[in-house]
Amino acid sequence: MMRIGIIGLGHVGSTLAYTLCLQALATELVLIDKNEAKVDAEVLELSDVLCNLAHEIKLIKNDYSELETAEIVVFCAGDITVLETATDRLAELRVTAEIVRDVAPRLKRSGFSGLILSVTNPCDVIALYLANLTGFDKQKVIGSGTLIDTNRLKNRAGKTDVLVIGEHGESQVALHVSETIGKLAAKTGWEIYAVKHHTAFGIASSVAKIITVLVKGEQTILPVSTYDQVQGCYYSTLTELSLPKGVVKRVIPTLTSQEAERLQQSIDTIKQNYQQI
Ligand SMILES: NC(=O)c1ccc[n+]([C@@H]2O[C@H](COP(=O)([O-])OP(=O)(O)OC[C@H]3O[C@@H](n4cnc5c(N)ncnc54)[C@H](O)[C@@H]3O)[C@@H](O)[C@H]2O)c1
Repeated sequence: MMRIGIIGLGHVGSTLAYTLCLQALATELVLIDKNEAKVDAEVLELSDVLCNLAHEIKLIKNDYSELETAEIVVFCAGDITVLETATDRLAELRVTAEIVRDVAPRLKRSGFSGLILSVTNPCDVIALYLANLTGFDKQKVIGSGTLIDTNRLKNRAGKTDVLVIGEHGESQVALHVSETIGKLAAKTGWEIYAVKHHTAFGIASSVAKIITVLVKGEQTILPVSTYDQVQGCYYSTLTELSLPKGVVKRVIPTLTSQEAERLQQSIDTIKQNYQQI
């Protein structure tokens, strides 16, 4: 039995639900969105998907109380249309922080005690805000972080021994590549957004990868956003995860003095952004 909840069934949440169905990563999905009609439509379409699959998955609609027995909840509620008219880079934060204020008490009241995977942007800031407002153990609240940025960098650099740490955002730190390639990779998300007006496949498969590691008990180390007690904020570094513990081990890779300086600047950016809530 593996019950996974998804809060926010927009581009990201619905693509993730589809991915989890195809990969049989859950036996039960609890699907939640403030737009009830959207949940109804997604459940209808996912039911059609399940007819083609050899496994069964129970789909549960819009009921926070059903999260009490969930092992994992993915938080991907938001409003991607904000980016159409954004005048500053914190425009999305104002909207998503408000959504956290709505969702956190509901999640707390549900009795949920599993692991949260937080995707909503700005990813590192929202992960901390969600952890603070729910009061959940920060080892059990994980941001999807720079796994997606690392994948984008692999594709841009044409090699696999690369890594992105720090903020899931402009201040991210690309390792083992030239600064030019690092900057190009960081722009990839915006290039996709400029045409599609959202991104979903890359992040949904990254979250599915994190869930695979958790569900199958793989000891794979991933660049995800986790809490650093000394810095008092979330940012990405190599992290080993497990269920139900959450963070098993965080590892900061060996950095040159210049890379260490850039990582500290990235951490400072995340902290300053948190202060804007
Ligand atoms: N971390 C990453 O790498 C990454 C990648 C892509 C997108 N994102 C972020 O994920 C978020 C979602 O993106 P999207 O394209 O799916 O957005 P979207 O606008 O398509 O969908 C958001 C969904 O959240 C729902 N929602 C809003 N407020 C809610 C609430 N209070 N309770 C329940 N549901 C609520 C909306 O009804 C909508 O269906 C955004 O913040 C986006 O920036 C993060």
